[in-house]
Amino acid sequence: MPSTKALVRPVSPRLAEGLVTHIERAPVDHALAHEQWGRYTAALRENGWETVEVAAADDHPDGVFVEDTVVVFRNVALMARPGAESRRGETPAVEEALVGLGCSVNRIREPGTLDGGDVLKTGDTVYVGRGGRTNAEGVRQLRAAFEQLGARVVAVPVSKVLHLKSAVTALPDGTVVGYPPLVDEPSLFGRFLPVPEEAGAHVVLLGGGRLLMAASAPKSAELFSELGFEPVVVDISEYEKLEGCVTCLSVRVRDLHT
Ligand SMILES: NC(=O)NCCC[C@H](N)C(=O)O
Repeated sequence: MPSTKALVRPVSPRLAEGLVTHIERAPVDHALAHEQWGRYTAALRENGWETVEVAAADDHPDGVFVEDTVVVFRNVALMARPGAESRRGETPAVEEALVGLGCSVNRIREPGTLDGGDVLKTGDTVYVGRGGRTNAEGVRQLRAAFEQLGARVVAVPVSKVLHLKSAVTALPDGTVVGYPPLVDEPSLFGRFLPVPEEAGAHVVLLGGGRLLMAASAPKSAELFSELGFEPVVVDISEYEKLEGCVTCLSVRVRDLHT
């Protein structure tokens, strides 16, 4: 049976110190952040995912953004080498959790850098963003790791936002969705659907037509409903203050067969 496990990582007491790059720092309400994480993980479970908690990383303010630490393709976990040095210590516990789930491990090595948030998979296509956190050597290493597994790796420039997946994600039918002012080169994606809000570009595929989305994108949710999808909405305001989005709070492991 295909696995439907989702790695998540508890919120660090130092969350408010998380990195901000493209936006102004705003005060984070820790209690609310905690509550929102609880609702986010509950939404995953209510939609058929078994959440697996990675050991807490209290000294890593950004540890909750677990997506950035790894890219899983088929049964291979390619451990990231985060572009921000302060985040590099987040990876070992994630690796341990993925080995526990039966993944084989590969790694991005120095001088490569790569954040999981820069990698968008849809079918066998793997888009990788070359931007502030992922360098050309990281792209090259990802290509070498995944092309041999049958992936078609497409590199795209990212200059306006933190990560590729801050700019675009993909619907279940493979259509790439993005908020045009933040997308460098929409023509690189086969089918591109513009959405009216920044957070409308962020969807997590829950299964069937269900899309996990942030409450800050009501018009995009309506657009997706009109197209026959089913938005499942969670408020992640405290994570958005740290440039996080719905994708970054979990790693969905879909392709493992157990
Ligand atoms: N994949 C993601 O969108 N990750 C968000 C990471 C936010 C964190 N404050 C960072 O700057 O690394």
